[in-house]
Amino acid sequence: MSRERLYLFDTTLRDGAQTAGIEFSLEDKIAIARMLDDLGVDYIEGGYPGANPVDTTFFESRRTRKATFTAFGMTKRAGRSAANDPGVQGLVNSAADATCFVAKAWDYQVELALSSTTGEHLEGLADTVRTAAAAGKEVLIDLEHFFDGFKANRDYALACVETALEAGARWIVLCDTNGGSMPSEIRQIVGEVMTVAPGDRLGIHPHDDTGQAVANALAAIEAGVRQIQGTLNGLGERCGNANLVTLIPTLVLKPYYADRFETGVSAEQLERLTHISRAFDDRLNRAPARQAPYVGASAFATKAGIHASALLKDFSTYEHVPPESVGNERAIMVSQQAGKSNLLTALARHDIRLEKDDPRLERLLATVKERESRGYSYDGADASFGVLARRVLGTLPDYFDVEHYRTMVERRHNASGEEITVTEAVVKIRVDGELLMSVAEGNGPVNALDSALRKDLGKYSSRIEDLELADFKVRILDGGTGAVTRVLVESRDASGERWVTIGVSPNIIDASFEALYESITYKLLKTEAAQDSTLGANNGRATG
Ligand SMILES: CC(=O)SCCNC(=O)CCNC(=O)[C@H](O)C(C)(C)COP(=O)(O)OP(=O)(O)OC[C@H]1O[C@@H](n2cnc3c(N)ncnc32)[C@H](O)[C@@H]1OP(=O)(O)O
Ligand SMILES: CC(=O)C(=O)O
Repeated sequence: MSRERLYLFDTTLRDGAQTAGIEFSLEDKIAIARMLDDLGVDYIEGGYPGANPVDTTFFESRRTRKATFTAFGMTKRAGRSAANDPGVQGLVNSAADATCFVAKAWDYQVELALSSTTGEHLEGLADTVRTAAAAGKEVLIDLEHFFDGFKANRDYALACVETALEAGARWIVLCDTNGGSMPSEIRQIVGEVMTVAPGDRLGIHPHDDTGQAVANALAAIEAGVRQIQGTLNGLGERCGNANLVTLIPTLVLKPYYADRFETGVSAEQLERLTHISRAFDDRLNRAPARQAPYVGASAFATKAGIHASALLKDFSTYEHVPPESVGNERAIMVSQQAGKSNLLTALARHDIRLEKDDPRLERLLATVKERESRGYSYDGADASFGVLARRVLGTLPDYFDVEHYRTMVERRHNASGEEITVTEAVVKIRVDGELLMSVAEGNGPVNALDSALRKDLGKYSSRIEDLELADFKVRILDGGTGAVTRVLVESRDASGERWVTIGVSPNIIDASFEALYESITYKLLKTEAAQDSTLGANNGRATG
């Protein structure tokens, strides 16, 4: 069966830039356009030339290698021709291959927001499309508020579609601007639009205000549209746009769509999806959503013991697609819900191999469950699990002992009379019988402790030189006077590996110290493995 082409249009750099709290720099835009090009989307809407200096500079040269480089803007303003409208000319004279103009498909909005008439707006739409097409641009029209407009005044909404088509627009994009439409409405209204325009000239731009932007995009495809607009990780105004990171694997991997349609994303490109989604979040300086479909850290994570047991016999028992198809990984977690199957898989991740009937496994499982009942949580702190497992199995090298530590926070006035806070930490450790004392200042007690702990690790110092703290999270469990603090520390090193360790205590400094201590211990285990060529060889000797 020959498949129809579906076109993917990314608007991360335009609608995504309208997300509260997001501000892209020029460097961000260049890097994100590269990611999207690598992913294989067909169109990259880079912003609005003329609206701000970043977007104007971005459109001074072509920023995509393969994707159609698209500029966004509004149709000409009333009272002037498109040829004399600086906004329209800003797009036409930019380095974009295509221009996407927004016009209003709801009569009420034309009258209210533009103080204009539907006749005048249709004329402006046609003039804008013709002007950009005559300048050699591929032209798209975003019909804002299309679905609400269709419900209010069907004839005017359809007239917008017909006018754009006749003027030479390549694509007419039906926008669910307020994001309130239901999939059944999208399917029905697209069906009616198909009486005046073919599906291969129609696109959909759904917003996620009812959490159904992806469902609405799929409903529109099923009804006939052949261009889908969305963003990386669902960024976008208010609740966001259709999430392309969810839509793309659905279109490529699910037989209903894969049998009928092809996209520009190959199987190899799909395998980079998880990396692209997380690299994008890194650039936005935010933690990736663990439960994101397909690409989240929990998307293929199994916590329940009985699930893990079946999963190890056949992965399809608890996975709807193979994690590697989207570049993600299977994770079998260790927790209070775990059984021995989870534990064996988690141990294998640390190159520790035990038989299922090894009595040490029972002891480790009991230790994990007992610690989780006190507030530890190993499913997000795999490095601490590796350290704990070796400790319980008796194979953790005795790198260093902490004899004593102290932190001090002092608020005082400096010589100029300004209020300042000074933080200091002292750590005494013993390495091979030798007592080492370090003192460090920091911008807070945890930072000072971290610096002091790492300042002098004796013969191990060179092995932790590239260790860095990447993130630090504190959670108070059970509020009230008996509260317990859980600290998660994320560390990284020059190899690019990141690992998470945990500390739990009624005292936040103690909990932080434990997590820092385990991070260093994990790093020493890691470097030992590298020195011994494999951690497995090391464990084999130790646990054998
Ligand atoms: C649904 C969407 O997401 S559409 C995308 C919206 N995105 C953005 O607006 C982001 C970038 N926008 C901007 O930076 C600014 O709005 C600019 C630079 C483009 C324009 O700024 P300003 O000139 O100050 O206009 P302002 O932001 O107040 O927008 C209102 C103007 O746009 C006009 N307008 C709005 N939509 C349209 C349209 N589809 N066609 C023609 N004119 C329009 C209004 O009539 C009004 O014109 P007026 O200033 O002559 O009265
Ligand atoms: C154009 C656009 O972003 C919208 O209507 O939602």
